[in-house]
Amino acid sequence: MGDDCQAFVKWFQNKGGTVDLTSMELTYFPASEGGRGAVALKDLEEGHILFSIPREVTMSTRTSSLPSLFGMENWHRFGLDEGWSGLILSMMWETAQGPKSKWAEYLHVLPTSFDTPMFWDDKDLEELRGTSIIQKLGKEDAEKDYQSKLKPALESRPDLFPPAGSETYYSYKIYHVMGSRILSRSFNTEKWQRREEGEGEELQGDTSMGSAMDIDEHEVKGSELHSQSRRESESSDEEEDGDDEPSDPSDTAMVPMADMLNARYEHANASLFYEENVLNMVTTQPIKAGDQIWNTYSDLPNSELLRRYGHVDWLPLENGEQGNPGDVVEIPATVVVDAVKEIHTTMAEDRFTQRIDWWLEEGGDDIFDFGWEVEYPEAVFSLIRLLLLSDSEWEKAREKSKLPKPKPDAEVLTVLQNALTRRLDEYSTSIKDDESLLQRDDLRLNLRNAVIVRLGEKKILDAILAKVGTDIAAAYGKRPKRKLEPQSEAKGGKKSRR
Ligand SMILES: C[S@@+](CC[C@H](N)C(=O)[O-])C[C@H]1O[C@@H](n2cnc3c(N)ncnc32)[C@H](O)[C@@H]1O
Repeated sequence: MGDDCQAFVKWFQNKGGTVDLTSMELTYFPASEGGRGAVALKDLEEGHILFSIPREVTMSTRTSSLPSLFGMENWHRFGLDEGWSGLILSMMWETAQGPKSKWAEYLHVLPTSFDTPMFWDDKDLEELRGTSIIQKLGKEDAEKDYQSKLKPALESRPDLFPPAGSETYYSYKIYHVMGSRILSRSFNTEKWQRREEGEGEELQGDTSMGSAMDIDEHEVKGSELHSQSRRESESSDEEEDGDDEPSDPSDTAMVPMADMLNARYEHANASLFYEENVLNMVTTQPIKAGDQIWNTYSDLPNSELLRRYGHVDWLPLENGEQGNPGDVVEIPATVVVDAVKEIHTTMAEDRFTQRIDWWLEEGGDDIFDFGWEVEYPEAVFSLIRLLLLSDSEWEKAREKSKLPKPKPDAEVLTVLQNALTRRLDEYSTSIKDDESLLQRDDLRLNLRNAVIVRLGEKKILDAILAKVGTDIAAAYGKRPKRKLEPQSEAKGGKKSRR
């Protein structure tokens, strides 16, 4: 354990945290395994409590004294109770307090630089062309937030935020550092309330929690906390991710020690659970001495891992290749509409607007995810069929408030094929280009990560396109009289796999 880590562990214990140092320690793994993380020092059973964090040691707008010093009325007036700006300002202010801050030693071990695309230059960002990362970066929202909320709040209280420290503690650059710390390390503690009798399923702890608590002979009151990647508190993130309900921003908390654990796809062997006043990191399966203790970031696709955490998973896949088994390619509904327009050039524009509006009103998806399992998301077929309905069929569907059944006939599949091809065309390199780039020993980290993200997506698209090709041939085979039928394929058409 390095000196920094030692000081941090000591601080953690002084603040009332407990850590089983006979079972685990903080150490340094190779960068590909997450860098700093936690290692098991002996064989551990499932259900072992590795460390416990008192609620007051977590850092949030609930536990920092800044909001009350600033005054709750003003806190609301400056919009600091929305999104992450309040927590960012609290973290800035706590840092400016130096050793006087309750979290000084914790803040000291937090990263100050990140490999996330938010910090990439335009040349590196160009390498992400085709992926959905660029639209999700939220650079403009961040700038707006800083200018419209943080700056006026800072200027309103020179007693709390002395202008002499503005560059060191309160600059736009520091705003990004704090935002990125939250993005990659915070937990959503929204369910971190005492569980009342009769509360719904939602708050049930999972079976591993039960066993953890049984072992410690505590009354089971625990529930698994959302992992870092399940945070839902940042307004811009919510909008991007389409998360259903905005949660209370003060639920977003930095959780010292818990945020020292790395993650890898389906490797989680420990999880954070809560009791009334403490959060416990509990092993969820046996861990061998010397193995890394992994938390979960929800097994995200590489595009999201890179955007939020600055790394990618590069693991053996079931099909013998390498990548992230959780990868997905997003096909926006707009690409599907463009595909229909290209094939049916005579269709009037307003037909699309009306039908898409209705589709969304009825709760239809605006993005369709395709993954390595190479399955069609059925809703995409409903949407395509809706766009292809004749005017009278459309009127009937609307009257009955009934979306078309997701039936993939040849015409529907042909539209999907066009949409997937359009999506594939958005990348500026081919699969072959990317594969040969990855052979290079001198590939910079950002470029390597960008190549891995786009390669995974393109391979999924390629696999889906192969399936669509087969299914179109089979569909034409079944219905030889359709207008779009190529005779040769119709004769030799294979049976649909669906
Ligand atoms: C919650 S922190 C984990 C602790 C972190 N390694 C540290 O030193 O503080 C999340 C960050 O750890 C790194 N990380 C976690 N899992 C990783 C992995 N499988 N590969 C590479 N980096 C990883 C990423 O930089 C990520 O943003």
